[in-house]
Amino acid sequence: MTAIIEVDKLTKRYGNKRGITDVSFQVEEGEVFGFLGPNGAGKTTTIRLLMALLRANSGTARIAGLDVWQGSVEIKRLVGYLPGELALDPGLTGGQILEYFGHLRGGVDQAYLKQLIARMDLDPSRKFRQYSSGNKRKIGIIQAFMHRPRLLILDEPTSGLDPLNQQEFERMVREVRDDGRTVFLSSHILTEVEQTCHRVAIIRDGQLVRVGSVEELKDIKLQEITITFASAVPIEAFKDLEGVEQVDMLSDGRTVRLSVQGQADAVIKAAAQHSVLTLTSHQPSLEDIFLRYYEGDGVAAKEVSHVVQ
Ligand SMILES: Nc1ncnc2c1ncn2[C@@H]1O[C@H](COP(=O)(O)OP(=O)(O)OP(=O)(O)O)[C@@H](O)[C@H]1O
Repeated sequence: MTAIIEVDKLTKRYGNKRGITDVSFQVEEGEVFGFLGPNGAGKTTTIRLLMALLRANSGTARIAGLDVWQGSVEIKRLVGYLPGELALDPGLTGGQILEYFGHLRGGVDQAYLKQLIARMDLDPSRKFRQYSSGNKRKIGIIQAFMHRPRLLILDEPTSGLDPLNQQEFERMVREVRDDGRTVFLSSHILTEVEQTCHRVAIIRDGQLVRVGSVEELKDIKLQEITITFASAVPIEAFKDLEGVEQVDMLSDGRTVRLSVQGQADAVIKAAAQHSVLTLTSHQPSLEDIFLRYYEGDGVAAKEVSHVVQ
């Protein structure tokens, strides 16, 4: 395999504020690579450096063997880029904007463009200013995909999309992958990256904390399950179950809150021994996961230090 993106000790400071520090990773041609981190971690900064919209203070970044700064014109020909925020002429319709991008790329396959518009469920006759943020995102996604680029660089592509559009987007990413093309996408949502990516880099406070396969993420994945029973249940019934990290009994004496790593099977089976009124489950935000797993200075806590690469 050959690397299509090679980032080595890339550093960007904004005055004396940190942007990113010593970020290094490689993305192989043909993989879907996730760039995961909470708000303000440095995802957009890294992507803007790759797109030569910002200049690094030190370090290097190459795309398809070309230095991103010196080769930026050539690189733009092989990349489909979705910025974090799209500022486009508010008076143009979606269709006109896509036509404009098509011309910039020297013409695109109109049948494929129509198919993308239909799949994203976009009305191209509306003016950009009338679009909701989700529809603006769709325009951005379509323009990034429509010329079938060798590499897609997508900054939080699904933010603002409803679940149906998100699923369609995931299918589009899989098609790109099946074509042997490469996708680099940023996200702050663990499950989203899990759905689409082969490998993931996690960035926090401007520094990479780990790079690994999606399977390795399972040890930072937690779910919080809250179960309310019809009557009081002993907390001991849940303490030693497989996957249970923490159990708390709420003050009503019949609601149990559990942090569970991996499968919830043992918890569900234990709960089923009693009369259950309600059961809810949610995944904590990446910020919460990081608070739990990484100490304030960014040093990995011992639970995960063995897999930090
Ligand atoms: N133009 C700027 N001037 C000063 N500081 C900036 C600038 N742009 C970004 N930063 C700072 O750099 C850090 C990284 O920001 P960045 O936008 O890259 O993060 P992000 O991971 O993309 O976050 P988000 O998901 O919120 O977009 C933050 O601390 C941010 O405040």
